[in-house]
Amino acid sequence: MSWASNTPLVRGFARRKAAAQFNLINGFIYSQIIGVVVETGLLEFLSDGIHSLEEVAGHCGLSHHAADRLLRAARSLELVESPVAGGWSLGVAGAPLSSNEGAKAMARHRDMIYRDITDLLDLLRDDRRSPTRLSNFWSYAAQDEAEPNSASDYSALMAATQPMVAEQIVHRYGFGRHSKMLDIGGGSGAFAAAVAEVAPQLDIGIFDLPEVMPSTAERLAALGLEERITAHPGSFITDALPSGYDLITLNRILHDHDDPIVTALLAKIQASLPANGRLLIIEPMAETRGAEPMGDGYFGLYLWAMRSGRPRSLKEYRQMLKNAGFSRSKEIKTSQPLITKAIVADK
Ligand SMILES: C[S@@+](CC[C@H](N)C(=O)[O-])C[C@H]1O[C@@H](n2cnc3c(N)ncnc32)[C@H](O)[C@@H]1O
Repeated sequence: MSWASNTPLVRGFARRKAAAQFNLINGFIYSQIIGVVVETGLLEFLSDGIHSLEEVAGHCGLSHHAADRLLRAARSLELVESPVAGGWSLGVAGAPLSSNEGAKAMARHRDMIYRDITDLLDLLRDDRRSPTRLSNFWSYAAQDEAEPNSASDYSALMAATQPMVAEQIVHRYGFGRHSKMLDIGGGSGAFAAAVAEVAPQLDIGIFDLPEVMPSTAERLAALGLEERITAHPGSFITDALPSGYDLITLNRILHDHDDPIVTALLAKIQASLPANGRLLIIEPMAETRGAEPMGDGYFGLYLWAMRSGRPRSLKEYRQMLKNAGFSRSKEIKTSQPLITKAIVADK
């Protein structure tokens, strides 16, 4: 270390490396700061201009002393700034976050994984045997909860975060080349609605669990799409898939499930597609260059805590598609592979 800090050419590099490492070590505190800033609605509060410490304290329900501590912490992450003495406004990192509903939903949701991994070693030693907050939240995951969570909670989280995934793919794949698309595990229809907008001729169906259907009906009605999009209740594990769809999409579905379920689902889809049919897989994947921690770090531990599924690499999926009988597959490049990658496979 002393050699590096005394050599001008490598000094800057060594400093950046050290700072990145300390940021990782302390990251759990930073995510809590972001979480509180989001939970208190501070970003929205500051979005109309400069506010005093008293106003921020009143908005957040904190003492002046505590609000001052929170603001200084948030300033260190550039979430807020103090352009004039005693006045606070949005910072360069806070401004885009204030209008990013998907990122804010993830910041709120962090609380659940945060609690589940408080003792990560214990969670690993448990080997996915005991119920967790996440396996209760995702009621289809482990299916051994005494009182599983209502599907409408996870459907709301999915609807809030789906737009940032959909925008990665709706203009990158030619949905208009198909006549009927079935979105398996389509939830309340956020992805189906985004595709409906870019491919007005496409007939669209959503296949999801019966308990999700009230959320689906509500959202489709709110968007005026209840005539355009057909909802099919069912389980892809136990039921047959609706036929006649020449494009099937799996958006953030496969990583939630263990290999036997994924292998069976891919084979079922392959059998149900017509001769010119295609499958489009859309999800964040492991071993994505530049986003490795998001794959095996974030999703690896998230899905471990959820007690179902694992992140897979593009290469693994292509091999699984081949094993399921798909004739060929290729990657569709997205602009933010960290958010999602995509693979299309021909029957
Ligand atoms: C992680 S969410 C993704 C939702 C949506 N595709 C998105 O990306 O916003 C997984 C979805 O798969 C559905 N799902 C889970 N198990 C299923 C099953 N056995 N049959 C049908 N759908 C299922 C869930 O109800 C949920 O809507």
